[in-house]
Amino acid sequence: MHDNRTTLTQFLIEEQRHIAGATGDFTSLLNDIVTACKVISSMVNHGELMGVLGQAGSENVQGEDQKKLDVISNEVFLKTNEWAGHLAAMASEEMEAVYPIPSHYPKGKYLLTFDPLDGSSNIDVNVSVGTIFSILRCKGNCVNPTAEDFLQRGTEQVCAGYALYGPSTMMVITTGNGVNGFTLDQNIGEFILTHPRMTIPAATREFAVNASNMRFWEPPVRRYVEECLAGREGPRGEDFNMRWIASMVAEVHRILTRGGLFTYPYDAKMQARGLEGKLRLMYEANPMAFIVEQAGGAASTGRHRILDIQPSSLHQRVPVILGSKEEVERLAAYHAEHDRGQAA
Ligand SMILES: O=P(O)(O)OC[C@H]1O[C@](O)(COP(=O)(O)O)[C@@H](O)[C@@H]1O
Ligand SMILES: [Mg+2]
Ligand SMILES: [Mg+2]
Repeated sequence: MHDNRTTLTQFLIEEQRHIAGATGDFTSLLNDIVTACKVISSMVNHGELMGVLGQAGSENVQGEDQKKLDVISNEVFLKTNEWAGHLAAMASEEMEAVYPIPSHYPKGKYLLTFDPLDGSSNIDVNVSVGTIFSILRCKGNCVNPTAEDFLQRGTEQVCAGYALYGPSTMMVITTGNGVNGFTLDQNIGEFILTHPRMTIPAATREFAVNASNMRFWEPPVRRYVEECLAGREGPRGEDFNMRWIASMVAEVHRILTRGGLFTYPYDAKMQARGLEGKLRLMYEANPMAFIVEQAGGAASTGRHRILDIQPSSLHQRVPVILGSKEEVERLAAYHAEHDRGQAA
């Protein structure tokens, strides 16, 4: 049993006490998000016992096959967060258009974006999956918000977090004041603060990338990975370890726990499809970049800081490199060196 029994609810109320003029709306919104994640966690835990595994037989806006749990988790998130009057609208990886709060509910001043089930290709093989979310302030028309209202830089996020449905269920959040991790105590149904002030070591000898795409990568990414793979005998003079879970939530959580670099880089396959990356800026890259930076790490496309990108569309995709600062900076420097060479 963990000695520290601060619940997530207590933690949020304590944080609220330090914000002059706070109304409690934000705390209440986060409580609803936490409830949604508990519901999804329960379904993930029960798996086939609840009949929730397998394909839904539909495609999402990204052209990806939807799993039943993608669809159900999306619905859980909408229903749990629409009623309380804290939100002006929501946007999800699984829905083409913005979801307005139904007219019979009061409207609020926040916008919520989410990836209801991240890593869903792992669900049928019982490997960790998660939920990623981000909260923005509604600055424009909060009665009928449009996609435009969501197109705010990552630096504007009020809060970002993820739930990890792994051997234990965890919730990791930042409100711009460090990163804290909570573990779900299934016996009492509460998240307990177990990982206060999570920080990412600056240096690492572990990287995560889908190496099956190697032949499509740009030269700087290929160079970085080849140098890592060359190990002690190569230019890095050290042996590196490689991981690929194919659930970004699980990869980011490993990095928050013991450091490392994660990348889903731009490649020739994406170029051929007219895409700028694989991962979604609003639902995956921005929330994770906020968390990683708050934990002392860095997050870049290779050419720009992720949090500085001005989004151009709701479902925009970007290349992602995140994790231990020194490694992210090294890979970004390789991009700069390559681009200078191209320009010369
Ligand atoms: O199957 P690939 O190409 O290795 O891609 C895996 C990546 O795609 C994602 O699964 C995308 O998330 P979704 O399951 O929400 O679509 C990331 O979590 C992961 O890093
Ligand atoms: Mg995802
Ligand atoms: Mg998803």
